[in-house]
Amino acid sequence: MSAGREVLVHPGKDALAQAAADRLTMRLSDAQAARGTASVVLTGGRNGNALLAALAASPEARERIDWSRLDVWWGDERFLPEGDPERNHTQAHEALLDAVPLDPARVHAMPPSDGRYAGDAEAAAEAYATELAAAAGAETTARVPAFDVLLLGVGPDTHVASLFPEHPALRETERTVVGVHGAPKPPPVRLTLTLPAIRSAEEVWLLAAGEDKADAVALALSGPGELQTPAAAAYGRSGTLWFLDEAAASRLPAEA
Ligand SMILES: O=C(O)[C@H](O)[C@@H](O)[C@H](O)[C@H](O)COP(=O)(O)O
Repeated sequence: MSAGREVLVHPGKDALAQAAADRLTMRLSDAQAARGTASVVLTGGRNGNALLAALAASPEARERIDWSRLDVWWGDERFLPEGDPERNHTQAHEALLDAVPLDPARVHAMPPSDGRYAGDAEAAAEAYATELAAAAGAETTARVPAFDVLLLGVGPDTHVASLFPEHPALRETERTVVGVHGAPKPPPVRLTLTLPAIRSAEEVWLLAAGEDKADAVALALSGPGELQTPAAAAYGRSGTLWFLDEAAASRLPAEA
């Protein structure tokens, strides 16, 4: 189930981040030229942050993207206090968001674990689902806005966002955002978009670099069961792009 799947292999993780940043610059500026606005869903993790840092360092990205008309969402969040250095939100701000002239009203952070939803991941997830539905607009039955590009780092166990193999969040068919408990990657409590929300994106881009991802990538691209292999269950409406480095691509099946 992968409409328009492309697998793009780059020499190393820096080249991967640069190529993804260049393509994202084009994709977002084209969307803005066509519609006036664009939207991107960010991921946590090293490769997602490296992509953001590459965008921050790119004169072309700085110039071509109209940052004030870009909607920024998150695919998942580590349920930690506001400003915690391990929050995906904090890391994205450090890598890029503080350096570009975004409209704060268009930057949609997932709630932190303190403040309004103190310790209640379910309430926080519901609040984010409500924010997504509001952005989708009253004139549509869609429960999330039209994401142009949704980014996902791929974990060594094939997790994407905070959807871990065999976890109940993977079976969710109704809600667009859920709380996750007992995640194998710290911290144990997280918030995540569900598969229906991820699959509503126009394009899903998966990022994986390093030898420790080679088995996960090979498995995900060889048609496995989706409950065991979340990365294989993440695809976009019109395109699914895998950005790999040579090490992560080293065990790919010949036909991938
Ligand atoms: O909050 C997180 O940790 C993530 O969103 C997670 O899904 C991440 O993207 C992958 O674990 C890949 O992370 P790396 O790129 O660091 O390997």
